[in-house]
Amino acid sequence: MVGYIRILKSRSFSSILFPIPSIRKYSIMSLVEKAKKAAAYKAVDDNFPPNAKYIGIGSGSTVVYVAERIGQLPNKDSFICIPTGFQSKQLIIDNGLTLGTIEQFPDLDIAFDGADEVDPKLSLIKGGGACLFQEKLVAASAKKFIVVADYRKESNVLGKQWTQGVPIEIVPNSYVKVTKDLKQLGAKTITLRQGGKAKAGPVITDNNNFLIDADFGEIEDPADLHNKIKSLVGVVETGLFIGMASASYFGEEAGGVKLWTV
Ligand SMILES: O=C(CO)[C@H](O)[C@H](O)COP(=O)(O)O
Repeated sequence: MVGYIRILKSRSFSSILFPIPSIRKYSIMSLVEKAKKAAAYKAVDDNFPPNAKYIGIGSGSTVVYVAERIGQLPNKDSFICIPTGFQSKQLIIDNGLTLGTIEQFPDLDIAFDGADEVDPKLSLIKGGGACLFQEKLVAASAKKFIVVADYRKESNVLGKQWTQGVPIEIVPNSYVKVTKDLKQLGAKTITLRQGGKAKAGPVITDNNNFLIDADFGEIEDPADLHNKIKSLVGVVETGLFIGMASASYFGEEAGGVKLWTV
């Protein structure tokens, strides 16, 4: 949306139009950003276990505020944070937190992560940032898994809001076969995710794999779809997270934070 500022020149009363392309965009963005921050701060304040030793830190733009809040804790030297990928590792370091690996610490007290879409049973679509495998490994290793998101992620049925498709991490040389198999499973569109301007060719995950986005429309039975995709040769993991989250915090457009639990 392009806006214009009209400058009136007093002498001639003629006017000049200057484009202000981003005013509207900035105001929308700051609402979303505020929502992300509110959700993340409340999720940490409500759930961070006082004597926690091992914390999973997810990936994406909302988790930035989770790491920021955890980095403000006075006892931040008394626990270890386990990342879900490269960006997550940097967040841990940048916030002065102690970094560990999932191989060293496979039993986590709690994990926080974002999501691309959340339904009322707290089934999730994740992987918009291409980190789904390590995200699922960390979430599955945690006693409690908490989601942080903004209002755009709330959904009554998965596939309704996140229309670019279910992210699926695959072994690179299997992409032709997996593409054919996903068609058989009923995918409407199947896209090998590309690096865009930043890279000619496909996105390479933190695990050196490819990513497919497969659009199945509205997903009535996410667990069934996950099981079917997961059983295909070449599939490492799907971005469908079923029965893993215990709470989801949504920063709302009007301010405030909404909580869904199961
Ligand atoms: O799954 C993810 C990355 O693979 C992210 O958690 C998900 O994409 C949400 O990101 P954001 O908080 O930026 O909306």
